[in-house]
Amino acid sequence: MSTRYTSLGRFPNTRLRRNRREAWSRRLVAETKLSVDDLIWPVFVQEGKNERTPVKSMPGVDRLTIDLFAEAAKEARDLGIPAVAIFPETDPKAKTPDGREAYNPDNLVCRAIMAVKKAVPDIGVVCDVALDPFNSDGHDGIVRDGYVQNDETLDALVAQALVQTEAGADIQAPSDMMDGRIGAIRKALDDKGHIHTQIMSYAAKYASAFYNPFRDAIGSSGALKGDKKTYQMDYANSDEALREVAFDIEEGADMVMVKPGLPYLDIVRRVKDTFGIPTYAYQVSGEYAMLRGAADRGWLDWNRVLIETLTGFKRAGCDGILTYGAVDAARLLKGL
Ligand SMILES: NCc1[nH]cc(CCC(=O)O)c1CC(=O)O
Ligand SMILES: [Mg+2]
Repeated sequence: MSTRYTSLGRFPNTRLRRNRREAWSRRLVAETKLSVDDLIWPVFVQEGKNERTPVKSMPGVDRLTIDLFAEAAKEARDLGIPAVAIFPETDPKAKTPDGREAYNPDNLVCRAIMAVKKAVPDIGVVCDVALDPFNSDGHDGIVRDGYVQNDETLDALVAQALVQTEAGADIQAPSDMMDGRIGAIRKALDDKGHIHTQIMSYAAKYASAFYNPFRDAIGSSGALKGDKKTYQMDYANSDEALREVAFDIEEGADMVMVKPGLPYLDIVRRVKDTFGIPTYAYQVSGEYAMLRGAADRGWLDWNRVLIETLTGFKRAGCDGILTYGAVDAARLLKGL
């Protein structure tokens, strides 16, 4: 809005509180509408049958075996949630320095994709592309000489994206922050005829302390040596995020993501205003833990902070949000 318009009002002729006085009027002037169509639900999966394991640092979130995941996806679909995102807890014995379990076509992720696509064909399935759940170093790429190797990692990521696509995943979501991975994955998918597979790039992903509960959930915290600052972005930077997004769009990204969410809404706004591409943010594990932890102590009202934060994401320019609160939010939005 230009200052020309903001300076039009004069008290007492203009009273901004007039429009806020009644509930119907507040609805009428609301600029942003959060809907169940805006939600992507990240789910942790584990080996076994008919079992769920609470994630300690994320109260209310359980890791699910594939059978329970398929049932949960059905409920999510029935609530109108458009897509789920799968994150595996890999058996530590299957973790190697090269993370080759990532492109084993029979790995936990691929079996989860097949199960959910069979049980609920009409829900979108998003899969991370990154080596950290499979790599004995807990890093998103291959570590050699104490450095996460970029170009060597690309081959592994391409192989991973291919097995996940062949298992039936709809959206590949590279979260590794290697340079050039979007182009490499797009080309490999196209070469194999997977021209309809979408790519949601974690384009501006910051090296953040808010990912710790996630690393507990997938069992990579113990493995991780050092930090991810040589590939994930420095949270001091914003112009750099626009370069990251620009490159990913040129390389073929269909959608881009900013991550984490709440402390990075300024980045979301710049990305959306600059590129106008479908733009998402991830309300990450630490953001969830912060809100749920406080709510469980009676310090915050979970339902209200959930809807308020998700609406804030939309107001900042998000077309959708990945949130562990997706099911709760969907129920609230449907008045259930
Ligand atoms: N590449 C792995 C990955 N994909 C999504 C998250 C974080 C999600 C969350 O914290 O909820 C991470 C963690 C990391 O980069 O260390
Ligand atoms: Mg990049």
